[in-house]
Amino acid sequence: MKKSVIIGIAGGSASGKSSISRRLKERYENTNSVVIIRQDDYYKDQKNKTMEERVKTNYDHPFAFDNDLFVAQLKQLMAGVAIEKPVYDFVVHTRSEETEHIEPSDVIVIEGLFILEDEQLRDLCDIRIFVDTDDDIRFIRRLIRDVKKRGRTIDSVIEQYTTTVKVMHNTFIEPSRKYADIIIPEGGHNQVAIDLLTTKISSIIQENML
Ligand SMILES: Nc1ncnc2c1ncn2[C@@H]1O[C@H](COP(=O)(O)OP(=O)(O)O)[C@@H](O)[C@H]1O
Ligand SMILES: O=c1ccn([C@@H]2O[C@H](COP(=O)(O)O)[C@@H](O)[C@H]2O)c(=O)[nH]1
Repeated sequence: MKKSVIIGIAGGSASGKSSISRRLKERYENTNSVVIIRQDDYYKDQKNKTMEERVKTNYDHPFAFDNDLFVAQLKQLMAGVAIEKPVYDFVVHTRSEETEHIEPSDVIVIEGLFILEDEQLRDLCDIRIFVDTDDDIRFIRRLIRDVKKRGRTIDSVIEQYTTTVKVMHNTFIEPSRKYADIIIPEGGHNQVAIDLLTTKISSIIQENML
């Protein structure tokens, strides 16, 4: 295998980063050519904190992540070495006991809030994407998702959004949009964007086979 190509997908919470990444991966389901790595899995471990303390953490500040581990593991994959990726559990706000074994692949899609904000991560990306979805749409999507899938109450989602998520988004995430090569409006169901990216990924895989 030649050099892995890294596609970085950034954007605000609930903008549609994970949905786009999933749709890309689906096209290559039965191959080992494309792997997705979520920055969310590199949230710092909080096992030593109580649940009460964990709820108070600002999860929308860059310091909430162990980006050194993220970068180190990406470099390992690029050097052709498999990794044991941490797995984050949103319901209990900490790393789970399990890890996920990831093999090197032609295309590594990395997705997360700070992929373009963090200089080290940004520099590792060959293609930089920002998913641009209006704040009100993101809030509605997050409310539904966090209640259904992340064990939250409506009140807690509103409280977290108004105290940290919104201001951190405006401070760190929105400004990182300027580093993008491509901006995808509306997130997960943008079929044209998904088709264009799929064409690009297929050509990378074919080149690697030559
Ligand atoms: N274009 C879209 N239209 C409607 N719902 C969407 C769209 N894109 C994503 N969603 C939904 O919004 C929620 C957040 O999307 P997700 O991909 O998890 O965002 P992110 O990874 O950026 O936080 C999910 O429940 C997803 O199904
Ligand atoms: O323990 C945690 C960790 C993160 N969050 C929130 O999740 C989002 C990031 O996930 P997206 O899939 O990009 O929305 C972030 O905005 C944090 O506020 C959390 O609530 N608890």
